[in-house]
Amino acid sequence: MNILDYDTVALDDSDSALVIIDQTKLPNQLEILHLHTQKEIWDAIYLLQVRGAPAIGVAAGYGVYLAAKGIDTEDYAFFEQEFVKASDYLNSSRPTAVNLSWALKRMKDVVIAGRGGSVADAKQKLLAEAKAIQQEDIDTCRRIGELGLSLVKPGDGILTHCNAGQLATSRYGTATAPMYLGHKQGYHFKIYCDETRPLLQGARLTSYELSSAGLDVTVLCDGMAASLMKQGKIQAVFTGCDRVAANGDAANKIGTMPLAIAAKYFGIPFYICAPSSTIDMSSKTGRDIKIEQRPAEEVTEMWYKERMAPKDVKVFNPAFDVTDAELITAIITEKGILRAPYTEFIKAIFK
Ligand SMILES: CSC[C@@H](O)[C@@H](O)C(=O)COP(=O)(O)O
Repeated sequence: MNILDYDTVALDDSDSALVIIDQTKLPNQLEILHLHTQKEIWDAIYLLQVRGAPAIGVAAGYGVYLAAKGIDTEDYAFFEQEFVKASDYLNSSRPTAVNLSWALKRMKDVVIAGRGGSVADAKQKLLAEAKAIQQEDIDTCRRIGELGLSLVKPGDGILTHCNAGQLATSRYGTATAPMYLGHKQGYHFKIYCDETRPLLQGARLTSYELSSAGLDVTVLCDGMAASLMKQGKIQAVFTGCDRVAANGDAANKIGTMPLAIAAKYFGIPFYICAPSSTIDMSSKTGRDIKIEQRPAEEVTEMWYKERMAPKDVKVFNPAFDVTDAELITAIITEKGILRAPYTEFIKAIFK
C-alpha cells in the first residue's frame, strides 16, 4: 500500500480510538498508532506523531469527542464541565497552530448549543462535528489546490518547506495540493523540498509522500534554497502556515521567513497556502502569535548516534517563524486568493 492510501487521522471502527500514522517513524517505518487516552493524544500532538496545523485540528476534534464519550453521566452541567477540562488539556499541547483551538472551539460550541438536551444527544452531535471538520478539511485542500494551480505553469520549479502535505491534513495537503493536482494533469513540475531542520519534515515526510505519488522531487538542505533560486530553478514558492494574523503576517515552520526574503530578492512569487481556519482575527499582527519553543535536544542530539553539538551548549530552537505580510505575494485560501492589503481581504472573508 502507498502511504497516501492511509488516513492521516481517523477513528477506529468502534469509534473508540484515534488512529494515526506515527510520523516520527517515517519514512523508515509505517507504524499505525491507536490512541485511547487523552494523555496519549496530548503526547502524540506534542511529540509530532501527528502534526501539521489542519491535522492537529482534526485530531483534536476526534480526541475531544473520545473524551466526551468517556464521561459517564447524564448530568449535562457535569458533562460540560468535564468536557471543558478535556478540551483545555488538549489545547495546551502546542501553542502556534490556531487550528487546534479553532477545532476545539467548534466542538465546545456543540456542547453549549446542546444545553437543555441529553448528554447522549450531545455525544452524537460531537461525533458528527468532528467528522464535519475532517470532511471540510478535504474540501478546503482540494479548493486550495485548484486555486494554487492557476498561479503556476507546466514544467515550473516549485520550492516548498516543511510538510504541508497530505500527512499534515486530511487529504492533498495545502502547499502540496496544487502539486498533486498539477501532477494529475501532466504539469511535470520539478518540486524542491527543503529538508527543514531540525525535525526534517521536508526530507522525511514531504519528499516521501510526493515521490510515493510519482512526482519529481529533489531534497535540499535549508541553506541551499537561495542558491537554487539564483540559478533560476524556482518559479514559485508554496508553503503552508500555522496561523495568519489579521494583517496577513503568517507563522509557519522555522526557516519559512528566510525563503520569503530570498524569493523577494530574486523576484520569485511566494505563496502561503492557508485554510481560512488558520486565520486568527484575534492576532492583529505576527507579534501577537505565540511561537512554540522546542527542547534543545532536537538540535543537539536527535539525528546522529553521537552528539551533534557540545554538551550544555546554548540552543535557540523556535519551531516557527513569522513571515511579514509584505513579503507574501498572495495567501491562497479555499475562499479565494488574497493579496495585499490583506486586512481588507481577510475581513471580507469573515463577514
Ligand atoms: C498544512 S500544514 C501547515 C503547517 O502546519 C506546516 O507547514 C508546519 O509548519 C508544520 O509544523 P510541525 O511542527 O511539523 O507541526
